[in-house]
Amino acid sequence: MSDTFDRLFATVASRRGADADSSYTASLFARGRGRIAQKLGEEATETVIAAMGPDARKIVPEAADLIYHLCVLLADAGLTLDDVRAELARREGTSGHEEKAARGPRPLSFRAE
Ligand SMILES: N=c1c2ncn([C@@H]3O[C@H](COP(=O)(O)OP(=O)(O)OP(=O)(O)O)[C@@H](O)[C@H]3O)c2ncn1[C@@H]1O[C@H](COP(=O)(O)O)[C@@H](O)[C@H]1O
Repeated sequence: MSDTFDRLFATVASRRGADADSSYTASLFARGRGRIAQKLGEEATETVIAAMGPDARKIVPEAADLIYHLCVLLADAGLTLDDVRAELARREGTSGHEEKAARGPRPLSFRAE
């Protein structure tokens, strides 16, 4: 049995080329990658705002919006959740500190601080 994420992704991917009037997902695909990416950014910002508030439960619906829009972006780019799974599996067991150290020094212009 597939989980909620797989079912969501399958539904999203199936909306490519569907009628934009009857499907919000299809209307996003029709508006193109830039608009999809912009929506993802908006949902990320709303998640951050919820994270800074006093009620942690308010993060949940924002996280759901974020994941839905991320699925739309992946599907629009011809990618799948399996691509993300494979990347996460590749990273499994590697500490973020180790990975960062293995990258070596980066040019000054890429540094955040
Ligand atoms: N999980 C979601 C989901 N999460 C959020 N949204 C929609 O995302 C939109 C984001 O809301 P906003 O207020 O930010 O944007 P808006 O002003 O409504 O729209 P914009 O004009 O800004 O794009 C809302 O219309 C939400 O309903 C979703 N729409 C669809 N799904 C899933 O996708 C499936 C297919 O949906 P349709 O493609 O609409 O049939 C559904 O059955 C759900 O499982």
